[in-house]
Amino acid sequence: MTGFPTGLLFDDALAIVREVAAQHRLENETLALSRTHGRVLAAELRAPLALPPFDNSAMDGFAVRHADLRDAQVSLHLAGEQYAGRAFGIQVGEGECVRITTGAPMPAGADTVVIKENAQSEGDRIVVPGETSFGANVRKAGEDVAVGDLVLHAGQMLTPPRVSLAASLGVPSLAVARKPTVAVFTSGDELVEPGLSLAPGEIYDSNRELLMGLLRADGLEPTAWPRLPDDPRAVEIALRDAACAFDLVITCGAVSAGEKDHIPAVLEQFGQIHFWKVRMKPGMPLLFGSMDQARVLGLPGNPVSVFATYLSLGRALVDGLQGRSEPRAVERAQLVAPIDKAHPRREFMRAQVFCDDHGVLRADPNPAVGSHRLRAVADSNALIVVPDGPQRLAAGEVVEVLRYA
Ligand SMILES: Nc1nc2c(c(=O)[nH]1)N[C@H]1C(S)=C(S)[C@@H](COP(=O)(O)OP(=O)(O)OC[C@H]3O[C@@H](n4cnc5c(N)ncnc54)[C@H](O)[C@@H]3O)O[C@H]1N2
Ligand code: MOO
Repeated sequence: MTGFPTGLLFDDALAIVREVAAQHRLENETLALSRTHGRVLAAELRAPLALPPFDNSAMDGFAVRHADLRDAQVSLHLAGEQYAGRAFGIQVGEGECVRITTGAPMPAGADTVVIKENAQSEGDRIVVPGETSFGANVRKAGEDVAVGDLVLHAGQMLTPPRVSLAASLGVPSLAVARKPTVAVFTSGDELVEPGLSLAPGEIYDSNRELLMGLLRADGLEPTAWPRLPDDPRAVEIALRDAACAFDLVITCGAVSAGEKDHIPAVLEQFGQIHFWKVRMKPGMPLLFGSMDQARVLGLPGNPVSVFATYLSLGRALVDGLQGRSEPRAVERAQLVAPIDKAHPRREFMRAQVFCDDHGVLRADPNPAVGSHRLRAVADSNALIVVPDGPQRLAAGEVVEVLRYA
């Protein structure tokens, strides 16, 4: 098998994933706001109106003319009431005030609000303190957003505040990238569904739950396919079937050098390999290609390899297919203990990340070695990204961390 890059540096693999994803960016769809949460925005949004749309009161109280507040105590005639809702068109004249509630439009003539707690009612007169600053408790039209402001950018993830901002501008729907449909395969004759009994040599399938959970946490609705047996014909039929119906096919296992590792050959014969094998640990045998209408990500079978390759590269593929240009947050933490790495591959090392008493983010590496040791992932909350090349990192050095819990 030749004709494709192999043994790549992690960054080169990431660049290929991003490039292929960009070439297969999914089409847009316009959705009602309530369905856009967690989606990637496909077109910028400019404000069709100002926020606030009109001058309004920030507090419950009385709208007054600041020019009337000449003495320590001022008695004003109560000319009307303006509650939050339609503007009544009240005019506040000299020596007058209007009862007002939070969010109510400022009546014409008034420029300042005296809060209710500082005013006294005396029949149809209201006594207010003169020491109120001009414009107090008034929220000015456009102070948050001006008409025409660029408020949301294409490629941004729609967080609840962003969807809410669109709602506050009266926008009922947004163009977003379609979410990739994903088929998830586990493979191996040794695998058994939890709940069934194990014969000697068999183990329970843990990767399916791992992958389904990771994908769901990223807002996708993956489909779990029946487990693949270690049979090349069955692998071929299932992958070709999925590849013509899904945007993304994710497999785990059967991508390294064993006699039963059929996925690379099937991908090469019926599709195209973009790369195979990345200089990373765990996850070295990672396979990436295309088949029919699908991108195919062949994750190595060891559970920690599945986890690290999905978080570091699989997620970049999912983001890229949706045109997400907003980078995910990069976090850094100080090492609690030294790391001595002799091999040249980039390593993703399990760790507990916490904020210490001085507000410093710290990472305590988990000593577990081996990509079969899933428990150490469950006990940890982050992966430390140990850079390419042999590394001797002292305690206190700053490393990049990928937090997942
Ligand atoms: N001669 C070589 N042997 C191996 C190499 C290599 O380069 N040359 N690479 C090693 C590395 S690194 C990894 S990682 C694994 C990856 O192998 P595969 O992707 O072919 O995966 P399998 O052999 O099918 O499985 C590996 C391991 O993971 C267990 N597994 C698989 N699927 C599941 C699942 N759904 N749930 C739980 N556990 C699963 C499987 O039983 C194996 O123990 O290869 C090394 N070998
Ligand atoms: O690189 Mo493999 O993914 O460690 O066990």
